[in-house]
Amino acid sequence: EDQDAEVEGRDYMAKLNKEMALLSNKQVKAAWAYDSNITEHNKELKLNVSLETAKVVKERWLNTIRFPWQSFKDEDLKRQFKKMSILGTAALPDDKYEKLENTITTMTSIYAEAKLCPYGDTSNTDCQLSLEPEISEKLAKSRSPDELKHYWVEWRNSTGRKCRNLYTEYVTLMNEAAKLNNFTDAAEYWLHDFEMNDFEKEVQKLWNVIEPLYMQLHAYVRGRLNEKYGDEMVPKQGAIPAHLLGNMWSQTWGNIYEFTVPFQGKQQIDVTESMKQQNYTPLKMFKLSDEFFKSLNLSAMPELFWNNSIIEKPQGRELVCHASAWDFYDGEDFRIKECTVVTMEDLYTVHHEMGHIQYYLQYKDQPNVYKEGANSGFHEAVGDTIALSVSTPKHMRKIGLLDPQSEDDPQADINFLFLTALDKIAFLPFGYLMDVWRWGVFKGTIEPKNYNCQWWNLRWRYQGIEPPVHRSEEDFDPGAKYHIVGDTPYIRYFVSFIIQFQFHRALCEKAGQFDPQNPTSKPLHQCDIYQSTEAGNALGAMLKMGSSKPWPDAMEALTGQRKMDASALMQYFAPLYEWLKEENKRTGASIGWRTHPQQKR
Ligand SMILES: C=C(C[SeH])C(=O)N1CCC[C@H]1C(=O)O
Ligand SMILES: [Zn+2]
Repeated sequence: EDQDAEVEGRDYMAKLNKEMALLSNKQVKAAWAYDSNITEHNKELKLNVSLETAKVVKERWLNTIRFPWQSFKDEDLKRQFKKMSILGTAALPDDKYEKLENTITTMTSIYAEAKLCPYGDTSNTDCQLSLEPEISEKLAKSRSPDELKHYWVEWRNSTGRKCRNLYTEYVTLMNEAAKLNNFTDAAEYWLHDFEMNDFEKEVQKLWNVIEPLYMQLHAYVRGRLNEKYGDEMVPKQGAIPAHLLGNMWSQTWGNIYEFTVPFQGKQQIDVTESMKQQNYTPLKMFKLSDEFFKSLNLSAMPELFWNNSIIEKPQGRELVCHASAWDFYDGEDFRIKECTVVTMEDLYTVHHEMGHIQYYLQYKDQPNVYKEGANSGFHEAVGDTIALSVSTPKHMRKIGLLDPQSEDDPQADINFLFLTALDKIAFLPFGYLMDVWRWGVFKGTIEPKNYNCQWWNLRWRYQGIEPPVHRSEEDFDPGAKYHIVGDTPYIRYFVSFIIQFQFHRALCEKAGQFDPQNPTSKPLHQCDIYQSTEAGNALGAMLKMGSSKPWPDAMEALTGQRKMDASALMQYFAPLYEWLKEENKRTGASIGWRTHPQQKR
């Protein structure tokens, strides 16, 4: 009768996929309504739909697990049942599920609605500054350590500090849900996405490959910060004060390029000014990205995308400004919500989000259960991979954002690699430690009484940064980062920042812009796959798979490799790595930071 069970199982799974698509559509619509307009009414609606959906999903799940799917012959049907047999947080009893949903929504709205008073304004009357765009712009542009410290500290007082107790409750409920899904804890539940039992070891090995390059970049940047801000503010051998790196979380350092650039007086490669001079608008930025995807013979954005997306911050209402891409699971409705500003940084974020939408479009005909990335890192890597081509000076000249200029200027080349490293290399320790901290919290090795101290130990150990003021357990600095309060895993970005270079290398090869037999003949960092249908078709074929196969199969389809491999990233940055080692030797810069973080007074 197993034969009959499999025949029945096939019908059952086909129906279940259709039902889950409708449930997801309903849930995503309610979540979109709330995230794009935070009101009590929309919060209630979102919560009710969530509760209702969870009930139905749990009922279906009880039927799903009754099938003897482990003994099915059809591998694909088995894979669909395997995925569907994990219920997720809906496994919680109704009251606890509601508590968990409420806790996450409350933390997210504290973050989204946080407003700060301007620096130097002691009257504290008009404290209307939001993270996007005002505060992010201060962190990017201010060169006053005091002003930077004000926004850095106040942001943490207005977000993380207010979420500390909510977070502890969130952790308890997440672990309960994980156990109800037969996972040891929520860390194991999150890691299940990568379908490999040595995933944590793998990412640690990848970090070990990259770390020497990061240490050289850190030493060089610290030297330049020391020149600008002096020994007192930036000790030559210490950790870097977190507020001086151009970003609220010190996760990317591109905004301090202007005074850390290796060779002054070269052609400007930060195209923000050109974008403003050429009257770029958010819409033009999105159209530019759409045009690149179409040049690869990939899908154009459908009409509905342009009608339903929110690409500029709407006035007169509260909303979650953190950029996001949405699949409504009906094969037609795909949206981006982004409070876009006209900067080079946001031009890359636009490509990042458009990469998510392109993935949705490519796998829209898969069964609902497969409408996700091969793993979550793949989903984060699509847009960034395209942006690696867009960001080249060669491409920026093609689209008129840079003036025509000779290509072969080795010093300009180092400048470009350095700018890219400020985003891609600087990011890696942050992308790694975010979930090292959370895995510890879920596993219980990081306890609530040490949340903040352990956070800063990791920030110090991996990033070599330290807080500008003393921190205590009254603070909860992880909660100042969207993904922590928003229940969004983060190792996906670390994975993305490694595999996007593997994707880039494979696509450049297909575009005839890279020769693995002679890697320096056409340097990987100068490759631009624009208008290459060979590259586009290969990328599209991999994206169409969704999560229908284990991710090594998708990786192999595009790159010929079955593993994550940092060699592509190291190949891309090789010229910069050599330059940094020489430069740091020339200046006598010490590599690394002192063994004990000096506690700020
Ligand atoms: C742009 C998004 C939405 Se998926 C994002 O959260 N990113 C993109 C890169 C890293 C991470 C962050 O902002 O922290
Ligand atoms: Zn993303």
